[in-house]
This record gives sequence, structure tokens and C-alpha cells, in this order.
Amino acid sequence: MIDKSLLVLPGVRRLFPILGVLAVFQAVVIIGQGLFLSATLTGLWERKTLTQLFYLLFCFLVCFILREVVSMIRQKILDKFAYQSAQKIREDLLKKIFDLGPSVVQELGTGTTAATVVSDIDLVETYIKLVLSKVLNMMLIPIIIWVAVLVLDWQSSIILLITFPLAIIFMILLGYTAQARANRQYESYQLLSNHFLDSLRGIATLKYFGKSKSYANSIYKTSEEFRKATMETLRLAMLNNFALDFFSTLSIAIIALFLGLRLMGSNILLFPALATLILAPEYFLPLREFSNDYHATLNGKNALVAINKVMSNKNFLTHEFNETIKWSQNSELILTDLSKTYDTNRGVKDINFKLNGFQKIAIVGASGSGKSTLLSTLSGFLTPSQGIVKINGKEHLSLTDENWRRSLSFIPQHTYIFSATLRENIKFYEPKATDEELMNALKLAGLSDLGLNLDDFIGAGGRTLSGGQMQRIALSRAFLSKERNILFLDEPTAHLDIETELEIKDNILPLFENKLVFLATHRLHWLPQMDQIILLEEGQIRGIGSHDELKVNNFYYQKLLEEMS
Ligand SMILES: Nc1ncnc2c1ncn2[C@@H]1O[C@H](COP(=O)(O)OP(=O)(O)OP(=O)(O)O)[C@@H](O)[C@H]1O
Repeated sequence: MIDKSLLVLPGVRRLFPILGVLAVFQAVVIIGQGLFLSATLTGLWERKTLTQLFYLLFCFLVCFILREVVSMIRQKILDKFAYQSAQKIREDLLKKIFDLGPSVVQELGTGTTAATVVSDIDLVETYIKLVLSKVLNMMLIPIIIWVAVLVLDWQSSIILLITFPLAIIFMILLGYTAQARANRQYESYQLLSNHFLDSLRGIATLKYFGKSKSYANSIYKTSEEFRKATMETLRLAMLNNFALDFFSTLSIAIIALFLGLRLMGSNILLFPALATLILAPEYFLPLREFSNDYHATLNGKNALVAINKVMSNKNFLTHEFNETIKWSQNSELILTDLSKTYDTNRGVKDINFKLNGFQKIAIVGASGSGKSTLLSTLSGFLTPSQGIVKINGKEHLSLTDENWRRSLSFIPQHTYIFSATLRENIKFYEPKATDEELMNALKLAGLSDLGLNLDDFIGAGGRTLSGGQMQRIALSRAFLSKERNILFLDEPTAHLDIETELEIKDNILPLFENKLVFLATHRLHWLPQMDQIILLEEGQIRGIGSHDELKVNNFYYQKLLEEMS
């Protein structure tokens, strides 16, 4: 009855006996409360004075207070446990997402990833609280109360015994349907998260194409889908509540009717009749309490499933590199039969090459030929499907290693600017860099005349930068990292106008000195300046050599040059 994924939470097994004891104790005080109240009322019926009945009233009051105290203690324990568990889940989830890298965000969508890390964890926190307290109460309290009713009046206990499973069966049947609706609701919630965030990020593009209105309509439709799915789930949850209320009220009414008839016929005494009548609603209460929050548990369950799905991704970070690599003239890299294919069977296949020392390697090919895939595999963001990478004589199955990543700088097509100061944006490769070094890196990247101070805010909410300026920020990051002499560039100037591109290129070229450089590019003008060119077509190497060599004797290269020019 308790979700298996909750049973693996740290400390949950220690919590069960405590919650179990509290539930049993609460059942005992509920029975005490019912018995003392019935005894008091019976005493009043028998015309006893309040002074005579004082001790009974006092005991009733003690039971009443104890019941509230037990609830309070349980709530406190569960609040603390659920909060700590949610914090732990959030930490683990964030660590996992950072370990898995951009691929998991791409797969889930940015909106869903953000929603999973932020609001799903809150849903799970509520879920833990509700399920652990209410399910255990539902399993223990009715049994103990039923035994008390059996002792008081066996005939009423039979009515209770018959109606309880009926209510449970109904709840399970409705529960299955409600779960299916809740799944739909959760799917539309994920869709809405992605859709909304996507629209926010692409708002400029939508405006340029005059599509913002139609996109607003599409968001409206998605949110309407979500609203409808939520209402359907709520309707079923309400129906569930109604069914339970119906069964429990019917059962109590039947008990009351029979007790009344038997009282009139003097077949039962007032005390057991009253006590049974008072305890009957308490018998159903844990079930009704669970049903009241049923909807919240469905949402929490789905959120936990989504989180566990991310957590179940195989961690592909390896720990093969004991330290960062300082690339030198004597260093060597050999790829043997390396492939990285996606589910679509596209990617790169059977890559073989060997290089050593400081070299500038261009990776060229038509769009979709596998340049980014090869670059991401070499820079350790993708795990190869097969093949071997040998670095300085040591074989590796993958380069997805923190120490390898710490050895390199990466300049992507679109640089991400964090919403932070210029200083923070530049120095994250080299956190210990001095202001003087930062200014020097800015100068080398051609950013010193931008009129920005190191403390000025850039990125979202700060000063807006042009595409060229953003690429210069990426360059200054790379200039600053003196230790990292392996450099990856994925079409760093592809989206810039030709003047800016050539200007930035002048700043980039000095950065290539004394480094191993991999540059994926579509642009012809880079090629004569590179030592070697790896030519890709449909994921396979069609030629390796210098620009001059390939130009003369490689048909594929000649064809590509024609297309590029
Ligand atoms: N995450 C992915 N899942 C499935 N297929 C993918 C994925 N990423 C890339 N591909 C496919 O793999 C092939 C190589 O893609 P890749 O991005 O490496 O090419 P590219 O040469 O860098 O292209 P471009 O020059 O347009 O950036 C393409 O056919 C692409 O559709």
C-alpha cells in the first residue's frame, strides 16, 4: 500500500515503528475518549451529578488532549523527515543533472527540468508527509477500533466489517482511474512547462516572425488542456471522497438504526450502544482522511516517478584520469574505431586518427555530417558507443571525466552569459584570477573598449550584449585559462556577420598558439591556417590532411570547398 520508492528513503525504516506506536496509541486514546464520553452521558441519563461524573469527564478530557498531542508529535516528526528527505532528493537530483550534463536537459526540456527540480520536490515533500502518516493510520487504527466495537457489541462490529472492504474496493477502482487521469494531468503539466519556457526564450524570434499572437494562443490551448486534465482528476478525487462518505455514513446509519431498535426493545444497554455509535465514525475516519488528500498524493507520486526516472539514468562520468592533462609537444592522442551513434543511428562511426603535440585541427563537413558529435565526444560530453581513445599511451573507453574536462576550454556556437557581473562571467574557468589578469584577458579578446567595469551586471536582467560581444566573453574566458591548453571550438563565429567574424578571428588565432585545438567549422577562411583537416561525411571520415594536400587529391574535400565557397 505504501509506494515502494518511499521505502528506500534514508531513515524511513526507522520511522515506521515510531509512527506505528503513535498510531496504536492514538487508537487507544480514541477508544478511551469514546468510552469516557459514553460513560459520562450514561451517568447523566442515570441522573448522576456532575461532581460524581467529574473523574469520567476529566479522563475524557485527558484522552482528548492526548489525541491532539499525538497528532501534533506525528506531524512534527513527519514535517522534519519530509523536509530532510526532500532536501536530500533535491541535492541528489541536481548533482545527477549536473553529472549527466546538457543531454538530460535536452531530453526532458528546460521547462520540465526546472519544474522537476523546483515544484516537483515540493509535491514529493507533501506526498511523503501524507502517505507515511495516513496510510499507516489507515492500516492500524480501524483494526484496533473494530476490536473495541467487537467487545462492546459484536453485531455492530459485523456491519463495520462488511462495509469497510466495500469502501476500500470502491476506492481502489476509482483510484486506478484517478491515477490514469493524474498521469495525463502530469503529462500536460510537463508540456506546459516546456512550452511556456520555450516561448519565453524564443520571444524575440516569435516577434520577428510576427508569430507571438498565434503562439500565445497555443500556450492558451496547452494551459486549457492542463486545466481540463486537473479538473478531471479533481472530479474523480471528489467522487472518491463522495463514495467513501456515502459508505461510511450508510454504515453508521445502519448501526444507529439497529442500536436504536435494540435499545427500544431493551436488547442492549445504553453504555455499549452509545460507545459503539461514537466509535463507528472514528473507525472510518483514517480512510476518509486519506481520501481527502488523495489528489495531492497522486501528484506527489507522479513527481516522484519523474524524479526517479532522471535518477535512474546511468551515471556516465568516469574517474579514469587521476589528474588534469597538461598537453605538451610530446603528448599523443589516438582514436581507434570510435563511434558515437544516437537512437536515430546517426552520429559518427569508425573514427580513426592519430595526432601529437600542439596542432590546429579543423573538423569540416556538411550540416549533419557529425562535427558537433565528434567534438562533444572528444571533449567528454558524450560517451562513445564503441572504440578506444588512447591519450599518452593510456587507453580510455570514454573521455567523460571531470579531470579531462578540467584540462580543456570550450567555445561553443552560442556562448551562455550568466546573469552575474562581468568578473564572475569571465573567471569561472580560473576562479583565482586577479583583476589585472581579467583585464588582460578582456583586452586580448577585444573587449576592453566596451565601457564595462568588472562589477557591471551582464546577462538576463543586466546589460544586454551583442552576439559578437558574447563570443568575446567566451574568448576572454579561454584567454584567462592558461593551464588549459586543449581548446575546442564549435563553430564559434557561425552566427556572426562577416566583419565581426573576421575581427573575432584575429583575436582567436593568438589563442591557438601552443595548444591542441579542435575547431568545427563551416567557414572556408579558417582552413588554410589549420595544420590538419578532418573531413566528415555522413558521420565517417573521408579524408585527413592539410588544406593544400586535400585540395589537390581529395574529391570529397574539393566538393566541399565548392559548396563552402
Ligand atoms: N541528440 C541527438 N539525437 C539523435 N540524433 C542526433 C542527436 N544529435 C545529433 N543527431 C544527429 O546526428 C547527426 C550528426 O549531428 P551533428 O550535430 O553532430 O552534425 P553537425 O555536423 O555538427 O551539424 P551542423 O553543422 O548542422 O551543426 C545528424 O544527422 C543529427 O540529426
